[in-house]
Amino acid sequence: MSLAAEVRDLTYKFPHSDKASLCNIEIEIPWNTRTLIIGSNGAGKSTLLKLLSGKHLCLTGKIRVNGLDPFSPHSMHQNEADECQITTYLGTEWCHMSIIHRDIGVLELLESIGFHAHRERGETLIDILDVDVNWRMHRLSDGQKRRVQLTMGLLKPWRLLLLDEVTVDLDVRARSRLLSFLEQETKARRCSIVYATHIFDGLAEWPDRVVHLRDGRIVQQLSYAEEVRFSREDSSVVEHNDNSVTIGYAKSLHPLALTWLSQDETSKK
Ligand SMILES: Nc1ncnc2c1ncn2[C@@H]1O[C@H](COP(=O)(O)OP(=O)(O)OP(=O)(O)O)[C@@H](O)[C@H]1O
Repeated sequence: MSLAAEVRDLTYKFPHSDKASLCNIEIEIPWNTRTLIIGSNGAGKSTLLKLLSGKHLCLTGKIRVNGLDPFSPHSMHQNEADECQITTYLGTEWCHMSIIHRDIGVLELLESIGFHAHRERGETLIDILDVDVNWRMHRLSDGQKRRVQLTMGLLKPWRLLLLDEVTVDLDVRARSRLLSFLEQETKARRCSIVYATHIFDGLAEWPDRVVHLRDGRIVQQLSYAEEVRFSREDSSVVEHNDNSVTIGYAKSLHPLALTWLSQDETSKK
């Protein structure tokens, strides 16, 4: 199977809505890739990720994930011979679920979703995300809750990971370590990631494809290997006639924040 996901001529309208939220979407997600979706509020990023995850039924066009229709019951269960989940969708709404605000321990939560069966991955994630298994959920900050969500959500290996703005409240250090972990995953085993975000700090080197979504339509897709170059000359973006882009340097506080937070960690030891 050559593609992690494939979308053909997809147009999607929410029930009772007059306007389509996605129009004529064509996209191919090869295996071992990291795709970044860029678009303004309301552009259709979440809708696309949710369709790929099988959360909405789509009656027009074709969607395949790992060769299967994500809405079909076969896609919900992992293949017995394959210990990976087909898709994992992680979005911001998790933090509004009632269980998260209860007086429940993190270890108890992790064990309830099969921590013992994925102990090695779980321990790596706990370490990367700096999670304390003795935390009680109702006493955590939003960022700490997010770390628990990610530990739980990433515990089982997936084939296609759909990240919907889920790293916004992580501090820069946790986000940077998580992005490195995810990059390694896509290099080490047959899986791919589609990530929608408005925060681009620390992401310049991370994706290998970027997709620009505007008003429900894909207006541009760039492959890093062939169509993206970085320039140290100035800070402008130059779009060339052959569809390639040269991106100038960006002034960013990200390296300073990363250095300070790493120093904070060292001073704790
Ligand atoms: N449940 C719904 N019912 C009707 N329309 C919806 C629904 N959810 C989203 N939409 C509409 O679909 C369009 C795309 O929304 P979507 O949430 O996919 O955007 P987005 O790119 O993820 O935006 P943001 O960056 O704000 O998260 C918007 O016009 C939105 O109003």
